[in-house]
Amino acid sequence: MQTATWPPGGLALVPHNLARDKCVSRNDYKAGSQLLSITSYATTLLDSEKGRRCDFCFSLPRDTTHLKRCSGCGSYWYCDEHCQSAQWQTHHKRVCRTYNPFLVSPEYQALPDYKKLDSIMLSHVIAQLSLLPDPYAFQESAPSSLLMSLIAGPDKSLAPPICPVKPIPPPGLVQKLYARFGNNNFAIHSHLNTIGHGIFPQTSRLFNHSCLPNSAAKYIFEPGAAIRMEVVALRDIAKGEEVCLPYLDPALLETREQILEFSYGFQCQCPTSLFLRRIGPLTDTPAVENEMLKISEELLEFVGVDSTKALISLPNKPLESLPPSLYCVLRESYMGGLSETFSKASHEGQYDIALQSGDTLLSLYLLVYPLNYPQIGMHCLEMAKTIWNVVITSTDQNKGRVLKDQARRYLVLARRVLDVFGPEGDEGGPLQEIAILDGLLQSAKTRE
Ligand SMILES: C[S@@+](CC[C@H](N)C(=O)[O-])C[C@H]1O[C@@H](n2cnc3c(N)ncnc32)[C@H](O)[C@@H]1O
Repeated sequence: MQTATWPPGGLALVPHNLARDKCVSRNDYKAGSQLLSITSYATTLLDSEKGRRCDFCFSLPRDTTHLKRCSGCGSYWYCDEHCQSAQWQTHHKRVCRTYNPFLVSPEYQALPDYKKLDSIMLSHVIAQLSLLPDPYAFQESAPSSLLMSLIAGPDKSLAPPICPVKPIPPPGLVQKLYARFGNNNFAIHSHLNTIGHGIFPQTSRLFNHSCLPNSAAKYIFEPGAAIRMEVVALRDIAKGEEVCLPYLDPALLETREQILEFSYGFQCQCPTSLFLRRIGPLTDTPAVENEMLKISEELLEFVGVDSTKALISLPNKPLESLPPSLYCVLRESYMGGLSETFSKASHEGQYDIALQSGDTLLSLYLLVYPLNYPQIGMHCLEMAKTIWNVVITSTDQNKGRVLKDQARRYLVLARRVLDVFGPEGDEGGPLQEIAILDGLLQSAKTRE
């Protein structure tokens, strides 16, 4: 049984024919509304972030020498005594002594990287449960009991070894928890870059997956506070509508079905998944450069991205209306190739190539991502930055004026999309970059 605040205010859980329950909205929500704000139950930093940011609140200090290292194990870093004490009380006091010997043990060393992360997260959860007033006894209505009530994933593999914790957990508990890990483990990101993983049982219990989601999760780091996840409406959501999150990147058009089946045990029934299943294996992209160019032009025209004209708003073409001649653009290698060409060309100053591949990439994003998906806004910002680089290297005043207008238009679009998602993670980030570039464009205009 849950407390009166469960599910939170504007959300309700109702039965679903395939997924046990689904979360529906009790109200009409506007795009950008916050639907849920919840603190993490357990988190783990990626190895690459260890010693760069606080292990408790994930905040990034201005100077890493300001981080305080645990004097016991020397393997956890904190903003200050407050963060250190919070994590000590939550789980660290149970693993501080055993952590380093465990990390060098052959059984831990033999694990693949993703299982190493699971092993540490599982160790944190077990240590946390060992510190309950009655160790390992789940209290009804507590996040720990919600965690155990989650649907177990289809992966029946053995739980990885965990860092020794006393008192020893009861037999079967680690395995039972691990069965709920694969499909309830969130990648925590800052400006969309993954920096760690976290368990948020309330979010897991509430939201089903859609490859065309109407909401997305973002993360808030506040010095001294546990990491918070906020679920944001990407578009207007009507009262009674199901609220869904993406469990994976919707752009994984060729592999997402397999991943969902393998890791979560279901087939997505969203319109884009039904469409992809109906059209079957995708045709190859042409090997000849001219043919590729034609495909790119056809895609731009179909989606309605015409870089020679003012792009006032972002078109929203349903994937299901794609003509068969363009099915080949849905190959993951096509998006990967475009993305590589765009970043290489903008980096190396081959601006014509960058802008052409960037517009094609934008068309593809608009086709495969739902409305206001942050990746679309990030790409519009990258386009604006690329055009600005052309402006500052150009000596032709007329061309410069046209380009500045074009950059401004991309910035407007970037802001429109990213304002819906709002800021996440570390200070700075895309919204701040938009403000800076906007300032540069304004002052360039006054100089004209
Ligand atoms: C994180 S839980 C979501 C909450 C779940 N509906 C519940 O009642 O606890 C994930 C599990 O829900 C089910 N699920 C989520 N999205 C689904 C979907 N689109 N279609 C079918 N089942 C889904 C799968 O069993 C999946 O492993």
